[in-house]
Amino acid sequence: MTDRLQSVDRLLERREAISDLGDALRLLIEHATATEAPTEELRRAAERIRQAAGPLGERIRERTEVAAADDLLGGVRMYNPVIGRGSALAPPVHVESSNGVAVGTCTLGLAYEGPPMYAHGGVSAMLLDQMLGHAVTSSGKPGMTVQLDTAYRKPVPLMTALRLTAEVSQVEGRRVTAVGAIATAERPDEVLVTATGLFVALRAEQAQRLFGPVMRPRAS
Ligand SMILES: CCCCC/C=C\C/C=C\C/C=C\C/C=C\CCCC(=O)SCCNC(=O)CCNC(=O)[C@H](O)C(C)(C)COP(=O)(O)OP(=O)(O)OC[C@H]1O[C@@H](n2cnc3c(N)ncnc32)[C@H](O)[C@@H]1OP(=O)(O)O
Repeated sequence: MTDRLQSVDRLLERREAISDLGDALRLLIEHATATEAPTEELRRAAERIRQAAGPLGERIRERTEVAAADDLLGGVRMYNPVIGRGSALAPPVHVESSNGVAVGTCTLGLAYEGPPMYAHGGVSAMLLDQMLGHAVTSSGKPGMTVQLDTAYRKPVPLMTALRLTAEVSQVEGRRVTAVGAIATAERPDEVLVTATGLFVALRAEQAQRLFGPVMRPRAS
């Protein structure tokens, strides 16, 4: 096998391991949130979890370093808090996008609870910001969110398959507007939350100022 193929293999293997760890962490969070186990069990679990965390902390990256398994320009972000398979915070949302339109699916567990039985409003806003971002990026004009307006029409049920949608609605120079919605997979026409987001494409000097360290090629 060529070196390049071997390194692609290693990268894919690492992403798989990251996803596996993410799945384990999500299970842990969901159980830790839902548990009514005896208090002593909670204390034992805390100790075991601290032990498991130790070795992971032995080699860590700085804020200015991109994770080795990521591919920024290819849009692979393993630890993104919405879509990252490696992120314990991410449901994760699975997204497909092209030509300014994005469709996503996810199920929120009890860890995302705001009002009893329903999602926290900030979580809905986070999901929609991400969805709008995918729609905008897939339109060929990626940018950063400068404004996000959300309307909460009906509460978003937990432990229920959700369908997330977004599309670009307007492009004016560097400003791109996108609209999106959350519904359940079962009743996709019944809108629960809607959002409108304004995204601004960065000028070269803004990109350099904000992302300079991660735009430089990795020293190997
Ligand atoms: C380079 C590395 C990254 C590479 C990425 C590559 C691939 C990505 C792949 C996949 C990604 C897929 C999906 C993305 C997923 C999720 C997206 C999540 C998005 C976020 O979660 S992102 C975090 C939150 N986001 C911020 O952290 C932004 C903070 N912000 C700023 O850093 C500045 O705001 C900045 C630099 C953006 C602009 O700089 P600035 O503000 O100086 O504006 P500027 O002068 O450049 O003008 C611009 C025009 O926008 C108008 N404008 C500005 N703000 C406005 C507002 N609020 N309302 C109405 N209009 C506004 C102006 O009025 C002017 O309009 P006009 O041109 O008509 O005069």
